[in-house]
Amino acid sequence: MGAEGGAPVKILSEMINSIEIILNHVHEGIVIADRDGKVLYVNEANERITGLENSKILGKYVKDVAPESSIPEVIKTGKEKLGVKTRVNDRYVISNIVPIKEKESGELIGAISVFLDITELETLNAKLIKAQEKINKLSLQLSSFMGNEEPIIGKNAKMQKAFSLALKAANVNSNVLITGESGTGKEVVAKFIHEKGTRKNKPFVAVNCGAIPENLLESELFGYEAGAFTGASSRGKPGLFEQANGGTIFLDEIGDMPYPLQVKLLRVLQEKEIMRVGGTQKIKLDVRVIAATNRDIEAMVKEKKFREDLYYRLNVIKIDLPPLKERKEDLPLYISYFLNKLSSRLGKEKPKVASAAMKLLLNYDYPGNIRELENILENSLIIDDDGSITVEDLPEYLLKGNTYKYFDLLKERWPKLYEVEKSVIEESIRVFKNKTKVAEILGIPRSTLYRKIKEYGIKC
Ligand SMILES: Nc1ncnc2c1ncn2[C@@H]1O[C@H](COP(=O)(O)OP(=O)(O)OP(=O)(O)O)[C@@H](O)[C@H]1O
Repeated sequence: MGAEGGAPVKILSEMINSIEIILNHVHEGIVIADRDGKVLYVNEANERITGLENSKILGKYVKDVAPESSIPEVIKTGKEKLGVKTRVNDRYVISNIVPIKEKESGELIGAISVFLDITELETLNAKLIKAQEKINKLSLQLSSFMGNEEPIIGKNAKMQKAFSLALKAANVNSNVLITGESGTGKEVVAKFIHEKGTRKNKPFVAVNCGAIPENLLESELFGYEAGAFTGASSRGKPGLFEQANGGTIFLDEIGDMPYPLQVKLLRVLQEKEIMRVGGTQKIKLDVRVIAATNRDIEAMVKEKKFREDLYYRLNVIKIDLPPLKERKEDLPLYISYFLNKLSSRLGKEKPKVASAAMKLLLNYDYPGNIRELENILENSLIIDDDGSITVEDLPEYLLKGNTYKYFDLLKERWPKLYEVEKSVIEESIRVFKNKTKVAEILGIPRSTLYRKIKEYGIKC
């Protein structure tokens, strides 16, 4: 027979009475509600965990005192809910809520919730997540500092050809000569070849032949024996070739290598062994050579400034990198790539680029190539403080000589002459602020500028 009227509550109360002494001594919080969802019992741990006074809860509807509790749902569905995470006051608890049924009839007479305080655990977990996020960010910053991220190739056909040649070069040991203007990515390509080949776990040693004084270059490259020259270490020193053994040596600015040293380099390339300065023993080496230059090396050969035989030795695989102005279609890709890389390095959010600023960036010719683009973006990221790169965040020289193109692109229709003039003046005032400077930049006397400001009703 089923329980009727007040009977269910009575049965439930009797059940509770018989075990209350136990319930009050358990560490977990316990709440028992009748089938109407009214709190019939709460143990002492409940008060400690939730901070809610037991006397203020008893007899109240669960939905009123703990709106997030799942007790009403369990009473409604008759189905248990296990491992439910809820927030009560400022504490986090995890509860198991089970319907209570009358033994004989199986009729639902209430529900019991047993819960555990997991606030400390949650706090620790949140700290852990934050720490993990920080680690991820730092490791990203670190990897961009180490420069070991993949280079971008882009859609430009010449760049695609250069990288596919680099990939082929990675699988063989032939010498490589990379040509291209300064900042076009010659070292990036050299590293790419090294990283994609079997030598990737061995050293990659980069030498800027133009930056080392002529009299030191030989001993830097090939090392020296004890007492080889005044000032030499008494223990001798291995050179960069020896340091690169098993790996790759990148000889940047090879065009700057002094003519007499070119003969020695040629011998090293042919014989695959070096002799330290002041030494008598030959040292066998296994070094892959990649050379690069931003000079017209063929012209240098013709002018006898670079040895022809060395040129042919180095020029087994030739990779030519086009200047950035010849691959403008890839500029948006580069801009996005560097903003990503630089903002993570600087610990900032990746900014948006305002359309006027983007037009300026896309219109510029970048004589310093990718290095210059990277510098411009890094600079603008440092200046920017509102998450959006605007014309003001870009260097002034980008604006000079670019105004007409910029205006042209800005307008969808062909503008009237006075509109161009008005807009150029407005834009210049906005950017340079100072009228003397604006007059100077626009190449007009100050009096003319003032007259035009008045004529066009420009507010400044
Ligand atoms: N394809 C690319 N992907 C990503 N970054 C690039 C790429 N090309 C160039 N860069 C970046 O541009 C900058 C200049 O590149 P790199 O030093 O390789 O140029 P370079 O041609 O060797 O210059 P230099 O002749 O002055 O030595 C570097 O910061 C590099 O990370």
